[in-house]
Amino acid sequence: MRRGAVHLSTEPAISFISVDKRFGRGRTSVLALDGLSLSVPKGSVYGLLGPNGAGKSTLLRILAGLLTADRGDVLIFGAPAAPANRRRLGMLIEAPSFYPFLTAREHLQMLARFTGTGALVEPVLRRIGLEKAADKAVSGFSLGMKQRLGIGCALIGQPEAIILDEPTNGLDPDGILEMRALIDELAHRDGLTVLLSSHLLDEVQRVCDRVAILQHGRLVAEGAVADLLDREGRFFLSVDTPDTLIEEFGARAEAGDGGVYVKIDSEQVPDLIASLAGAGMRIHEAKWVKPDLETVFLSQTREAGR
Ligand SMILES: Nc1ncnc2c1ncn2[C@@H]1O[C@H](COP(=O)(O)OP(=O)(O)OP(=O)(O)O)[C@@H](O)[C@H]1O
Repeated sequence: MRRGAVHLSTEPAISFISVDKRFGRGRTSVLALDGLSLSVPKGSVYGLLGPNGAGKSTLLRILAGLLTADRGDVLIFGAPAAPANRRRLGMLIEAPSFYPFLTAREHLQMLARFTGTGALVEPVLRRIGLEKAADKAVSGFSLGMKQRLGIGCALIGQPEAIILDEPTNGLDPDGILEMRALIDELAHRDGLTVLLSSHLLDEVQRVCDRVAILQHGRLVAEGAVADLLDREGRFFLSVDTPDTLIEEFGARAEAGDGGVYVKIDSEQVPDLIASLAGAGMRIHEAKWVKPDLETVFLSQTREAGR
């Protein structure tokens, strides 16, 4: 999966505009969302990140119509969120509950009767990788299989976007891999928009095209995963005289791994190399080092918390 290769639409599938949500009243009340605005581009896999209590579930529950915002707007494919256009969304917001003695196929057939989409049962079983287990009772399913069946139930309604709250929570490594592949295919092969929340930063880095980092109900960082990583990137130099670099860059330089890490914009790299070489500095190694999403997350949430 090459995240950078994905071409994203700039048209939003889902937009939140200045959304506020407070729980309770008076001094003990909690402002769960504080003027939150963000847009999820069509066809993207968009990740909501944030520490516990940041407001991720509240945002998804408002989108699903399970909670009402105090203020602000939620748009679904450009129209105000309402039952009619919420049907364009498939949701897996709380752990799905199934009838233990019914099979995967029977669950999908039951839902297809309501939505008039019986022809979709077999393709959906294939899409979620449950065709072989289709006639087994759900009581014998692993958590990963149940999660995939939950997504299958959402797909039976032919949604254009899928909303997933912590889709890999509690899954074993195989289950995580399967879920990652399914999410990637839904977005990048079938053209659905996927909005998900997760605690697993490594997972989000692998599966999402864009992310929003929330803290205390506010947006602290947002952007394409590749851009966010680039913004926090550092330039590593191994030179004969590291002290000269540390002196020149002060707080922006840090010794480590037998060289010096310098915090500069990636566009400044060619000029820096030219000026160091021009000053006669002997450079043994020079490379742009991207952080992982966890480093970006910690630096952004710490900065916002100050
Ligand atoms: N029904 C509720 N009643 C009162 N407070 C609530 C309710 N739901 C959420 N909150 C509070 O709102 C804030 C945001 O909670 P929310 O569940 O949206 O965060 P989250 O980012 O999803 O966290 P987590 O990752 O722990 O699920 C928290 O302080 C939480 O305690």
